[in-house]
Amino acid sequence: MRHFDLVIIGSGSGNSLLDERFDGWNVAIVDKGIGPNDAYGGTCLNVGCIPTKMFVHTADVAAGPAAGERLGVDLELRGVRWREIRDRIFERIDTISAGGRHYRAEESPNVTLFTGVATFSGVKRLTVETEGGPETITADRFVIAAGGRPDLPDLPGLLDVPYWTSDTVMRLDELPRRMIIMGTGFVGAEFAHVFSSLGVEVTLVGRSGVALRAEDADIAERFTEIATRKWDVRLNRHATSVERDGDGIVLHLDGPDGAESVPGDALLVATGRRPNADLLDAPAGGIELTADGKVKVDSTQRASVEGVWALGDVSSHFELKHVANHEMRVVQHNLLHPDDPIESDHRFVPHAVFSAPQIAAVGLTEEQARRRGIDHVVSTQDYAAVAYGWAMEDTTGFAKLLADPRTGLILGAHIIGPQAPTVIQPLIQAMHFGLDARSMAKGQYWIHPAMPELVENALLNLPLD
Ligand SMILES: Cc1cc2nc3c(=O)[nH]c(=O)nc-3n(C[C@H](O)[C@H](O)[C@H](O)COP(=O)(O)OP(=O)(O)OC[C@H]3O[C@@H](n4cnc5c(N)ncnc54)[C@H](O)[C@@H]3O)c2cc1C
Ligand SMILES: NC(=O)c1ccc[n+]([C@@H]2O[C@H](COP(=O)([O-])OP(=O)(O)OC[C@H]3O[C@@H](n4cnc5c(N)ncnc54)[C@H](O)[C@@H]3O)[C@@H](O)[C@H]2O)c1
Repeated sequence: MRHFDLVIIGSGSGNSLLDERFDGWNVAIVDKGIGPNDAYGGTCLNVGCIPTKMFVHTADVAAGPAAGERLGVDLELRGVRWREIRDRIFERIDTISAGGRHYRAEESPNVTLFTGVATFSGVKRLTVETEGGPETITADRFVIAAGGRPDLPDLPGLLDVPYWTSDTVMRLDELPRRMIIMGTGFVGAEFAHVFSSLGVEVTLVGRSGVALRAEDADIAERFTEIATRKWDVRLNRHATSVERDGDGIVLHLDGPDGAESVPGDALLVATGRRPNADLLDAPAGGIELTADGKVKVDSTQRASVEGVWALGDVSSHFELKHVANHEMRVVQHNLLHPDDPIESDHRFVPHAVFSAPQIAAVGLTEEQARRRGIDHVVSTQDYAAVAYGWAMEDTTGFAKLLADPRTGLILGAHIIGPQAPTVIQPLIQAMHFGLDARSMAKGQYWIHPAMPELVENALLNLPLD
């Protein structure tokens, strides 16, 4: 049984933890691989943020004719070379992933890479099912960075039909004519944009009355209106079963008008993710879980067993790469400076949905502020009323801000429209550094006529003294 100074489970954000300060440590990284090719490097690189955004950008370009039309520019989408798109994206990603694995396996003298599913077989004791058989290892310290995986709904017939998840759908051999997407969250909204822009007829199925229901209600409602114009959006639906129909499938739904059936050529299941703590059998390692099955950590990312830390999707409320990276840096510090631990900062976690339109948000929604009894004022600003919004002929985008009426500090920011994930960044900065709305609006130049004038005007619209 080999003993290490540190064992890291997971090659996503966990892989980034090791820098030159750990050169003197005897470290093991354990990873089972991810996606259809058991790739190294975790979700974001292989089946998450990075490939999806490469497809999203391609989809944005393919959506050019619709954008051109309202500007008086007639464009035509002559074709989509799906396999070339797919191979361009994955040749790049697979090369990076293989390079990462090679670096850890061959070029990191103090690191031993174990490939296989790891399961706790005791406190600070792990058994890895490697190709050569089970190997049991122990360590003084463990970092659990095992992420999560797509969660499948309990839908009769699902396991008897071909279905796709975010782990597999980007490697389709052919674009289907019709795709049914179950789930109207991040993954559903982004893939609906990708596939519909590339010519697939998309049906989006959701349980509640709006898509992206976790967003501020005004944003979710606007997104739903726009989505309904482009896709066959079926909300307030409960999926009752799915079955094969020739080469395709039929999804049976129950909705406000009773039972209905949706035919499709491919089914993408995008109904959320579950943490991988169960694969690890974390309780066998004495590690406490939360009610939703995540590894329970304190504000310094420490798990319930001394010397065990966790970060990212396996333990975090936020399933976002920038949060996993932040928590990784906190764990890194706390491993190196156990007597001077630091805490994760989860006060102002932003997110973006790279659909069409794009959405970005940080802080409180109006509903949260109301529910929590937090005194607030609200302002909105349409893209259509700022110069760059005119240039784009945008008619649907807007920014919505919430601020504290006494201090002018920003409590929440929500943007739907072109470049939203970029345009929101100064608001994230203001919240982090305690800049009030008036000082922010009036104390600096705003480049004219750039899109951030949307933010300037939204700030000026806040009813503050
Ligand atoms: C389709 C999609 C798009 C996304 N887009 C974005 C985005 O645009 N922006 C954003 O911020 N976030 C995005 N995310 C979320 C982001 O990818 C995750 O938050 C992030 O990758 C989590 O990193 P992690 O290090 O916690 O886990 P992961 O990167 O998932 O790493 C965990 C690793 O542990 C391995 N593992 C798990 N269990 C075991 C075991 N028992 N034994 C051995 N190895 C194991 C896994 O195989 C995996 O390699 C997206 C996610 C998806 C699914
Ligand atoms: N741009 C980004 O940052 C990005 C992109 C993709 C994913 N992610 C991360 O990955 C996580 C997972 O994304 P996701 O879209 O899978 O999850 P999600 O939680 O965002 O959305 C899942 C949706 O599926 C619905 N649902 C659940 N069961 C269902 C059922 N049986 N039938 C119909 N609908 C059902 C849920 O109500 C929810 O609306 C996100 O929460 C996010 O943190 C981030």
